[in-house]
Amino acid sequence: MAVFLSAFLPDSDASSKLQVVDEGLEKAGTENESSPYKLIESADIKAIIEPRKPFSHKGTYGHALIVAGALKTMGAALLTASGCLYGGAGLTTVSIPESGLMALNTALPEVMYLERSHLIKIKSLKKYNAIVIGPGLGKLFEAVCMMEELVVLNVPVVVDADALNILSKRDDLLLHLAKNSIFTPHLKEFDCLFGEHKSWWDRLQTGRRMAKKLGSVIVLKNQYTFIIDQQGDVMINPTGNPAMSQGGMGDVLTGLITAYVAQGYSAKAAAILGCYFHGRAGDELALSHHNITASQLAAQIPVTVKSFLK
Ligand SMILES: NC(=O)C1=CN([C@@H]2O[C@H](COP(=O)(O)OP(=O)(O)OC[C@H]3O[C@@H](n4cnc5c(N)ncnc54)[C@H](O)[C@@H]3O)[C@@H](O)[C@H]2O)[C@@H](O)CC1
Ligand SMILES: Nc1ncnc2c1ncn2[C@@H]1O[C@H](COP(=O)(O)OP(=O)(O)O)[C@@H](O)[C@H]1O
Repeated sequence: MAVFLSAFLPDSDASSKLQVVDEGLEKAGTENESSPYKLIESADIKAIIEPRKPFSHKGTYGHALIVAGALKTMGAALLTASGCLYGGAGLTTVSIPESGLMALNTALPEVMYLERSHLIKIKSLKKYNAIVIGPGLGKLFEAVCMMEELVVLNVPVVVDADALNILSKRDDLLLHLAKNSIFTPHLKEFDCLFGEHKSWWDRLQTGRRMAKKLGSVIVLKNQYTFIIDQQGDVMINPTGNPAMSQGGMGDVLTGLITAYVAQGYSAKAAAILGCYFHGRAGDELALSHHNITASQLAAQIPVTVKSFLK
């Protein structure tokens, strides 16, 4: 029986009711022509994820840099770091305001620290395999300068939260960000970045157009998260549930996606794996928890991936 796009949207309109969704990323559509809308299945994840390798070491799994946090939203940086850590990055470094250093060393002793002033030493940033900017960063002058530095660095980055809001006012930065970056907006951040939308159908059409134009992946978060690739195809994530609707959950997702980029997955594969395991960890916890905190979810990720691979 055909599945239609409207089943994955909180609103519905004539267009989404008619749009068929392919089940699985590789299958042809119902009328021999594949649909741009595809529902991710567990077999797709099995085809993408790689096991931890024999004789591997921390250098095998990449070094991630997280540029996040401000005085009152340091937790967002720590949650992003925990998503990255539990997602299996070999090394994780955070660049937070110095006032967060004690909290970092107490909560996540595995994670290293980079002074904010070092972010302007562009050459030293080349050693990182993945860079993320935004969670809890604020929109003040310093945050804008850091975004500018990363555009000059010209490497793909993961962009979330306040960094998205900064880009919404700076087309010059948005259009010059390296291709194969990953944007992770929720509905409000998406509309702030690309303009107000009356329906989810319209929002998806803008997402497809902008992902192609920017040559990057857009992760539009919702109950069913849409991963829009550089060709404008839309992958629908089936995992996740309302027990996950608590602050900081998106920060953990951002860290998890960054961990997969650090491990060498493409932007599209990292986004798919990140969304799938983030939601699946939430689904496993929801079997015994009415609601789930972001920290709890982060710690569940390696358990979920292990049981999935069995
Ligand atoms: N512990 C921490 O330090 C935390 C810091 N955070 C950071 O704080 C900054 C600001 O976060 P705010 O929560 O104030 O602002 P946001 O821009 O994240 O959210 C603004 C509003 O949008 C609404 N919204 C979000 N997703 C929606 C959806 N799918 N459908 C409809 N409405 C939706 C929310 O209810 C919220 O009122 C961000 O940088 C964020 O990363 C948050 O991540 C929460 C935790
Ligand atoms: N009802 C839900 N069903 C599935 N996933 C959800 C649900 N509520 C929240 N999530 C997930 O939690 C995350 C919330 O992200 P976001 O709004 O950016 O949170 P925050 O800014 O607080 O970190 C997204 O990945 C979203 O898909």
